[in-house]
Amino acid sequence: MNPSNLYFITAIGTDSGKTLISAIVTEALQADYWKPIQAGFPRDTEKVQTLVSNPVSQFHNEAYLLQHPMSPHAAAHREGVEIDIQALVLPNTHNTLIIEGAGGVLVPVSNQHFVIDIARKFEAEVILVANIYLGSINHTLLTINELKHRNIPVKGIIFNGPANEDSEQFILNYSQYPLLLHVYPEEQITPEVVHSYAQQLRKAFIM
Ligand SMILES: Nc1ncnc2c1ncn2[C@@H]1O[C@H](COP(=O)(O)OP(=O)(O)OP(=O)(O)O)[C@@H](O)[C@H]1O
Ligand SMILES: C[C@H](N)[C@H](N)CCCCCC(=O)O
Ligand SMILES: [Mg+2]
Repeated sequence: MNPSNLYFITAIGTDSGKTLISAIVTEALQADYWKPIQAGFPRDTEKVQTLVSNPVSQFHNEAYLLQHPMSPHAAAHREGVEIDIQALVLPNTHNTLIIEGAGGVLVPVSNQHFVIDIARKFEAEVILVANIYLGSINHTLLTINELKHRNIPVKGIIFNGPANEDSEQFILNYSQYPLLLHVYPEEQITPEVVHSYAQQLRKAFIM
């Protein structure tokens, strides 16, 4: 049984808001969620589960659950684990599946593969989380160049951070990727906040 649609959530780095935005996309599409490679605790899957309120979404177990909060290739090495992207199998679901990466696109999972190779293997469409800070244009364009170089299909960009018209316009013009949503700095991250953004995002998917 294969998922009906596959979206891969990646970002320009770690701590970018991928888990928050995975929860928003999961809620918007009443999709299932999967974090194939988790390095360190708490588990992103637990965070997403607490933030998603629809009755349909299922949350699938990680393929690799590593203890060390570091690059997956390093955590795996320390724990005597060999991460094999080729051996990864999609969770058993007919539903749309949201797959969350780890860190940015060129995070190594082994000496042979990077996180972005997971999106390529499953032919998932990427949703790129682009933070807004001084220096993020460079980080975002480096990520965009890598996605284009690898011919990875991109559904669109979700900005995460304060409004910055200059950065946003340059990035959208350069990439020609659609803008799906802008998530602003929130005092608190709650299921209600997630649901509100999810309702906005649904419009972008319906259009
Ligand atoms: N727009 C926002 N407003 C408030 N807090 C945010 C926002 N975006 C992210 N955060 C917070 O920043 C922290 C890092 O976000 P998150 O865990 O989603 O990053 P990540 O990209 O999933 O990291 P990883 O690469 O480890 O998976 C979390 O505490 C999250 O709640
Ligand atoms: C441990 C952390 N929360 C992420 N899951 C993994 C981030 C790896 C970053 C590697 C790097 O770019 O230096
Ligand atoms: Mg995360």
